[in-house]
Amino acid sequence: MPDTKSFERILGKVNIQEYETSRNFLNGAVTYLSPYITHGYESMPNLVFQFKKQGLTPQHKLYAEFGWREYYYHVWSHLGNGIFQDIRPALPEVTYQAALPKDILQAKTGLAPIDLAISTLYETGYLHNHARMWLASYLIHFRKIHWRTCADWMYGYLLDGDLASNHLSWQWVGSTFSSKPYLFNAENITKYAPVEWHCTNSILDQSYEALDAIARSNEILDNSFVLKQLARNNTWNETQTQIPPLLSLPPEALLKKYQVVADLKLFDMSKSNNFKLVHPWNLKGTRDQKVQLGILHTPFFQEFPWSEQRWEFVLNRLSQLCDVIVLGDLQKILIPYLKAHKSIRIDVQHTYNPHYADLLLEISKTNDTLMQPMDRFLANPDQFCPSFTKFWQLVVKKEKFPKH
Ligand SMILES: Cc1cc2nc3c(=O)[nH]c(=O)nc-3n(C[C@H](O)[C@H](O)[C@H](O)COP(=O)(O)OP(=O)(O)OC[C@H]3O[C@@H](n4cnc5c(N)ncnc54)[C@H](O)[C@@H]3O)c2cc1C
Repeated sequence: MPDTKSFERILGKVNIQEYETSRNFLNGAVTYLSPYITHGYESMPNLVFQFKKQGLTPQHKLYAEFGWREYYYHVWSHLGNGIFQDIRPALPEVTYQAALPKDILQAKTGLAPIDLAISTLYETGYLHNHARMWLASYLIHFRKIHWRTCADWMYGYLLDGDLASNHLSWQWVGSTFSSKPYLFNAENITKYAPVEWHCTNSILDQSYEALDAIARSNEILDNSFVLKQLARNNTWNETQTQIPPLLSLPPEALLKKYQVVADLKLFDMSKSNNFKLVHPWNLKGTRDQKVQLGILHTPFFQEFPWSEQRWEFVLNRLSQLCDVIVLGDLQKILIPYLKAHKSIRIDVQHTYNPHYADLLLEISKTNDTLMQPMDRFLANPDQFCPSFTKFWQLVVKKEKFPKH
């Protein structure tokens, strides 16, 4: 389970030069920083500043990948909840399903790269970028499942689940946020993945031209024929995979372990007039003079539930930072309290996450609020950039670094 110590260990292991040459390989030197970046263990300007001291320049791949993350935030800042709908028209005449079939949920498609990607996601809450792209491409283009269904599902299991990077990447693969569908084939997997992922001679062993035609039609690359044959030959393991549930509330055991409260009366709020609100995307720093209140706003989790692993990861860190963690519909629990105690000053970092954004707006109307901007290392252009290239041209020379 990731924690502060593992963050420091992982940070110390980043090798910018090796990243450059190996990042596309499943066993390449990627950073594994994403869960910590998503949850704000460290600010992006600080991270980039640290890596610059080790030689990172705007020409490095890692710099550009950090840039993609900033780009997706730029898009989120302009489109808001519009990122949850098609940004460009979907491929014409293709019908996408709204539900994920059982063989996918159970990681039992019979296609090694797909089943391994799904079981790795369930077990670890992490997937290499290439595996995410293969899985996304397979589900959208070869199984014709709507990108939004898939994005919501994957988001809940990823420890780094970030609505901008996740939903916009799914749209990029699907072609509703790019100029063409992203496709892969068996040869591509042989090149970048270890042997147990290979799928030569499977339905994925086709030319890009053939796969492109499939993506643009209603044809489904279903492996059920092969599965039936394997079952007949007794070479198919029929055991059911346990599908980890996605939970809109943390499990009871975690609520107890981290002493989460659902009622402000259970905590002495009169201790101070200075409150820092800590949401799940700003888990940096230490306890300071202010009373630190961890805020888990249930309307968000009803729409975007999390796996138990993700709840544990976030609650563990919140409990280190906060005097108390409050869970509930905070429009009903917290806002009336703040309205009745207008002298309370609030310090909180802004977020675009749905429901939280509305909550923070309401708080800022009610109380004296220091709304900290989100941590970016690049400028956020006023003009909407419909492509990463356009964004990059405008921002690459406009870094924002801490003044050390
Ligand atoms: C379908 C799909 C879903 C994705 N969902 C998420 C998500 O929910 N959260 C998330 O943080 N990333 C997401 N990504 C982007 C990328 O896969 C992950 O950021 C990366 O794999 C995380 O592992 P890492 O930290 O080892 O990455 P590294 O390769 O070491 O990259 C370092 C950091 O750069 C950023 N980064 C790298 N690649 C990308 C990228 N393509 N887009 C945006 N930022 C990037 C991340 O912050 C990452 O931690 C998704 C990509 C795809 C194709």
